[in-house]
Amino acid sequence: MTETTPLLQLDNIVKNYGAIEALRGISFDIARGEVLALLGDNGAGKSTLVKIISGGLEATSGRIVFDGIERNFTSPAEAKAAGIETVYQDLSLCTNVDVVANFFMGREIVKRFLGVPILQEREMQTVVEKAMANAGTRIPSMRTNVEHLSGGQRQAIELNRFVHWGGKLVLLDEPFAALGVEQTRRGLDMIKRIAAQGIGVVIITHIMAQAFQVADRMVVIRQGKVAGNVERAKTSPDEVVRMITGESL
Ligand SMILES: Nc1ncnc2c1ncn2[C@@H]1O[C@H](COP(=O)(O)OP(=O)(O)OP(=O)(O)O)[C@@H](O)[C@H]1O
Repeated sequence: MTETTPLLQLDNIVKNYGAIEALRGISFDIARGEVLALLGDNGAGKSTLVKIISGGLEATSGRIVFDGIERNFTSPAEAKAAGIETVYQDLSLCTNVDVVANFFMGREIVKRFLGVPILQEREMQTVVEKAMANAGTRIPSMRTNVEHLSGGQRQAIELNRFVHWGGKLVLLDEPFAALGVEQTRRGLDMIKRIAAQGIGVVIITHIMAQAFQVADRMVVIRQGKVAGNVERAKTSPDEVVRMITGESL
């Protein structure tokens, strides 16, 4: 795989829900290290597309090539194993356990002593502290239950966990809808940092200012089709709004 091979290639993706044609032939690429904003009006097909990319739904037809390999994920677990994950508004953390437990969920470090498996709590905590420090995330104690943390801190844990376990493409569906101004700013910074490591980021947002603040490229979906695919530097919020609404340019 060369560095120039797209991270993800979508080729003519179609999705029908019974008689409803939600996606009518979607094609575009995402490069490594690229932040792509997926924009479109309500019902345009954004969530459907994100679910197809991350294994939550199967396309009716079309081809998905991820990391140079044609893939047909049949579950989110399969996509996750390949390095694709979605972070939804309703976060996927377990709130009644601490940061370390969430970070390692299903991947705990266990050593056997006289045949008895013993969880390596200290070692795990050190790993999490390092990962958080590297990402510039400040959380007072890794032993705090997640229910006591802010929305922004929870999001940071999820993103750090994704990066730590070798994630390659992260999909964020309205990631800042429940966050305040300062937390949103930190979230946007974190997206940029993640992308700088070569990870692909897809962000769905209705807030044009956020899209222009963070994305390298804007893909507009309108009535299940790509209505625009433009570099941020070569477009404007007005032009993107016109693509979303279908007004002539
Ligand atoms: N499970 C479903 N069954 C039937 N139709 C669906 C289903 N999910 C979505 N649709 C339809 O598919 C189309 C695309 O919906 P989708 O949720 O992907 O749009 P969206 O761009 O994410 O919208 P929003 O911004 O409102 O979340 C819409 O016409 C929607 O009504």
